[in-house]
Amino acid sequence: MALIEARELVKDFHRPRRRTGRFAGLRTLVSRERETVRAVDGVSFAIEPGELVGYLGPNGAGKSTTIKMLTGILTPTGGEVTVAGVVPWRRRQDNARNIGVVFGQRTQLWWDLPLVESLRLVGKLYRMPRARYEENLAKFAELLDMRPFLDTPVRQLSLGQRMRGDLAAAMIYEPPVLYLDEPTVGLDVIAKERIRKFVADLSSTSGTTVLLTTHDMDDVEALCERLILIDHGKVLYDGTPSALKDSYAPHRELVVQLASPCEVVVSGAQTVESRDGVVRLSFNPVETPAAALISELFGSYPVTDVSLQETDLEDVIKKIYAGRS
Ligand SMILES: Nc1ncnc2c1ncn2[C@@H]1O[C@H](COP(=O)(O)OP(=O)(O)OP(=O)(O)O)[C@@H](O)[C@H]1O
Repeated sequence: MALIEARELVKDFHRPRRRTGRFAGLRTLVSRERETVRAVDGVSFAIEPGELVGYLGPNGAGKSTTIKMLTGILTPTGGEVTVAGVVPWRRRQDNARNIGVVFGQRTQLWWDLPLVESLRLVGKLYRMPRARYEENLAKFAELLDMRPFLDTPVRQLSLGQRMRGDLAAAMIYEPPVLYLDEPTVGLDVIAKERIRKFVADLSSTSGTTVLLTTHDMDDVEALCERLILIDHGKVLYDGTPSALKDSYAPHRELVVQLASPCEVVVSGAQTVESRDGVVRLSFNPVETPAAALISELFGSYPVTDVSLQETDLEDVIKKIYAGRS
């Protein structure tokens, strides 16, 4: 059995029907009419131990709702979920031992306590043996460079410091599964890099299974070997980033620098742009191998340089969302 399994998962929310026109806000507030929003609509996936999976989708796609069902905070309307063999909302305490959770938008630490006290409370809550707790605290303090602010109250930490504290709190009791919901939102470039490195190390050294939701494609490029894309509560894609690029954007671009401007015509490639001796060619590498194209160019034109453009994952994903909205 996979470590995390969702089968035909559904979640409906009921909320007051929104009114329009004069006093719309007030009329919505007092209205007894309800409408149903299907936030998650038949989602299925199976995640094996040690996988690092990006769970992506536009705003309102149903990502956080799925994560909340995996953590046991929400009960599904339909379908099934097991995490390490446990049905999360039926056995919330057992499930909590198996998972670490970090929500980028809010902290799970005690606001008024020094960070180290918050971590100690987490250790106690999970009944960690003292020696093991001390060992892990020392390891995380080192890896996340937390020593300078371990004694600072959480409310005085910067966002980047707090996120590191949150990650330590989520992992100090060594759960096999980590859910990360927008872990780098609002952080500067250095802080983002530090979080990504920590997550990558955790995955490679401890074999932690990670499910990551993010709108930051650099997080995805740096970390995810598998992507699950959802929109309107349904899975659109489940596979590797490179297979996603190949199926949704099969064409690659070659940028050719010429010694003097001229028209370039080669078989198996179309000119996208030609300006000041720089020509951008589009081609399908399955039909026309890049090596054949480059050798024909060098044989026929005064080429001084060529470079192959990587397909941008963000562009591919934008295209997929745009095609559905
Ligand atoms: N408690 C709730 N009550 C009513 N509707 C809700 C509730 N929580 C979420 N929704 C609705 O469910 C849908 C999915 O929301 P969800 O927060 O899961 O999306 P998301 O993919 O995490 O979005 P984002 O990227 O903006 O965080 C949205 O239409 C949202 O308005």
